[in-house]
Amino acid sequence: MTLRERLERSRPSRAGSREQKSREQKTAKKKKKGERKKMNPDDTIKNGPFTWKVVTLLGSGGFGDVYKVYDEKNKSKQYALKTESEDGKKTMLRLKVEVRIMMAITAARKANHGNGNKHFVEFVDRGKSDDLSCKFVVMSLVGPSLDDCRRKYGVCLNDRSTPYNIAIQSLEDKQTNEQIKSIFQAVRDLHALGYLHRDIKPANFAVGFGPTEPTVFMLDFGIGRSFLDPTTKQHRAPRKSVKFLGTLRYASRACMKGIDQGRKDDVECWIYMVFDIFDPEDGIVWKCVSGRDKITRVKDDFFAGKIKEAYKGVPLNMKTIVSYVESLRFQSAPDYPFMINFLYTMSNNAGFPINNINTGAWVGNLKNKKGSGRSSGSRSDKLSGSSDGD
Ligand SMILES: Nc1ncnc2c1ncn2[C@@H]1O[C@H](COP(=O)(O)OP(=O)(O)OP(=O)(O)O)[C@@H](O)[C@H]1O
Repeated sequence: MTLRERLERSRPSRAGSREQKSREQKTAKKKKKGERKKMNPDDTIKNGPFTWKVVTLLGSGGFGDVYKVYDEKNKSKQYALKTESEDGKKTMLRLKVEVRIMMAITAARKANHGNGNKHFVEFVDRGKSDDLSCKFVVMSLVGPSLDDCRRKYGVCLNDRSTPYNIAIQSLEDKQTNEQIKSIFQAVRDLHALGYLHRDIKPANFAVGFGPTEPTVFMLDFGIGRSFLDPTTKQHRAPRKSVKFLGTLRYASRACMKGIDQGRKDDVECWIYMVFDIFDPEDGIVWKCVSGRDKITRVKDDFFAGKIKEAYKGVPLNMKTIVSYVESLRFQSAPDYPFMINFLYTMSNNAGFPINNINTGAWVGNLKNKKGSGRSSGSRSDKLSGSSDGD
């Protein structure tokens, strides 16, 4: 049954009654408040050659929902369908930006004969649903986010070589094939395509699904931005001031201060994420601090080396990477190989040599998952700001 049919069926037969009116008023009020229509299992969205059928809701973000779906022609392959409500002009930009970046990734993959860029999901379809008043994008399905792995499935991500493995995969992989000159992955891949992510955090990285479980995938390009001038293809000049957007806990100090971001800011957020993975208790000491200014001050202190507690569960050698990132400027191109090799050495020295980065150290843990499933819910790190409309 299509969503339209379902909605038609659920329409009451005796219109005009008082109850009907009050119900309509309530619905209108809810709609005004931004409540969006959701799909149920077996609802479908037709789009060109595809008929996307909902299996379940995977999760909800501030601007839309993500469903597990399959195309009716091939039930064996499942995908993720992400919606974005059409209420509100600015929110619409997020899916548009996301699709633009996915297209850039698809083009880069094609140019590289399908190689590289393995830390990104594949773009499959895009469209619009009038019934749901939303736009949507369909992409390959991945497993739970690193955040969900920890909190819903009870997977210990700070065990032995696992934090090093995640740190490396989320930044860049070691080049393993001489013939592929440029294997760019995750943060570095995205930068190589000319884009910043601007919302690096454990909720925006996920482990793969099924055979790709050992791979870390970067998700959600909704607030990404090109750092290249569209005409000259040179690095853009910094804008004078920028509205906050991102997640308070993981945002870079420049972002917190309304300063335009460069590649160094994604790497700064990546540092916060890595500290959080190494030590979920104390790695990010501003977890209990509220207010943008206060959090910014603690982050400043962290980079000034004044926060010793941050290294309780994080190897002290991370200070080298923190100092290196601190030395970067707005237009700097981060030295990813330096950071990667440093992480490999750190892992080795800690007694957890990584012989094969493609074997996620967490694999198997997910199979003994504690959580009952994946659904929407409040998240302590969900403190996103609004889009700055670029
Ligand atoms: N390709 C995908 N495969 C499987 N799950 C996905 C996929 N993309 C997103 N998800 C999951 O869907 C949920 C919602 O993701 P989404 O990016 O819309 O919102 P969010 O990041 O939680 O919120 P916001 O974008 O408002 O910060 C998350 O649990 C995310 O892990």
